Amino acid sequence: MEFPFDVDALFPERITVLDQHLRPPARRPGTTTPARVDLQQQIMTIVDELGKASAKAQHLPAPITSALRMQSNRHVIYVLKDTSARPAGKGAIIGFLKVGYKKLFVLDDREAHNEVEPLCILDFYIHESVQRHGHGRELFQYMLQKERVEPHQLAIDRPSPKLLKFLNKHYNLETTVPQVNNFVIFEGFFAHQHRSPTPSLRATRHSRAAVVDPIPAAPARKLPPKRAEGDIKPYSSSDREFLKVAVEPPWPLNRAPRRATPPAHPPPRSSSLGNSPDRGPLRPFVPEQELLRSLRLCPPHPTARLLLATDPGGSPAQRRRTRETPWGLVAQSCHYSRHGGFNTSFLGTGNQERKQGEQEAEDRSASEDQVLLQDGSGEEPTHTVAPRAQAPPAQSWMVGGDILNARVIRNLQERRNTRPW
Ligand SMILES: CC(=O)SCCNC(=O)CCNC(=O)[C@H](O)C(C)(C)COP(=O)(O)OP(=O)(O)OC[C@H]1O[C@@H](n2cnc3c(N)ncnc32)[C@H](O)[C@@H]1OP(=O)(O)O
Repeated sequence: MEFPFDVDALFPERITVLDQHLRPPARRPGTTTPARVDLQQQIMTIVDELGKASAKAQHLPAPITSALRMQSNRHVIYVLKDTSARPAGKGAIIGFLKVGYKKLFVLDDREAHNEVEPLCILDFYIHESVQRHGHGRELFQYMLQKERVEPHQLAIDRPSPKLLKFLNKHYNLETTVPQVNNFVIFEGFFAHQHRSPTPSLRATRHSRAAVVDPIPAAPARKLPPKRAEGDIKPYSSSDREFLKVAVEPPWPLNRAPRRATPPAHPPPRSSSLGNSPDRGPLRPFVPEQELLRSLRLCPPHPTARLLLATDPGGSPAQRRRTRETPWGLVAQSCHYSRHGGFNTSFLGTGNQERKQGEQEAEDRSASEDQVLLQDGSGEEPTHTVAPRAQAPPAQSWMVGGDILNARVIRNLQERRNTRPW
């Protein structure tokens, strides 16, 4: 993996260990030293690119390793560089291994829960062009020595099939102890703990684990030092956890919101606590405003009439409301026509009048449909059937349509429980 800057000079050793500070290692004597901030920027670029390549190799939707995530976690990265070839005189990176201590609840072979804090393998990648050349083993072996752990003491964060084969081949790790989280541990993970009699930091940790279950205790964390409690993430949280929810809700809930401007405050994200990536609020089945807009623009659909015909009285709530508010009924009966004026004869009447009004609206709508069909504009309509004496002029079809549409909307709202009262 090549970069536009001198990787060979940046990392003097074959394997470089980087912690959350991403500090550039001391350079060889005699090498020109660019500004420290530039060197750190180069390291961040390398970490980001390695994280992307690893995610791609593992078919992950997003990288689990990045400079930003490194800076916000107490993980350690082992970076392996290529010392043989020096493409364009700048060196190359072969791969990396990321590890970190994590508090976990793990099950032992008796299915008892154990609180442990083992060293975890979090991410591991060797460039495709040089896989199966022994580089992975070289890096892994170096890490084991540096961290002073045995392979069976490790917990592996959702290992890939390649990594499982790798561990089996090089470290004879085969039989796993079944877990309910994403971490894999192997036989021997707990057995080792009985051999820890000295009152060291390790022994102290073991005794804490033994409170939960007296028999096993996990490999203890030696480095880095203990964090403040508030800094500790929830038990058994995997670094890959946040990737799980990067799926869309099913149709039609996945309809993208039509937003003219981005929200002022996007929802906060967290790094690896298993919460969702950015996802807009779930949309209702059909956006209310969209429905209203489209209904206002159209004459009533035959289905709407059918709906009305099958539901003449509306819901009990609506019937009650209609009785209590005769003006609403009057308004419906008079169709709020700009042309027809206000017909007080409907005041205080009941369902019968309302039905009559609806019938009139339907008749009018039908006749006006004909008018519209004929002249196509509806501006100055010419009636082909004789209008009734009380019928309003043709332009009121839209108003009649609104009333019918309003009833359709009301029915929809009642069925969906979204009626605002
Ligand atoms: C917690 C995690 O990080 S899970 C993610 C692990 N990373 C990946 O899966 C990314 C893609 N894979 C890789 O980057 C590498 O293959 C690694 C890191 C798994 C191993 O690094 P390598 O340099 O290839 O390993 P190395 O050469 O030391 O050992 C080779 C052994 O690894 C295993 N292995 C490596 N590549 C493969 C492969 N494509 N298919 C099957 N086994 C493989 C085999 O056991 C292989 O031995 P073999 O060739 O005799 O069959």
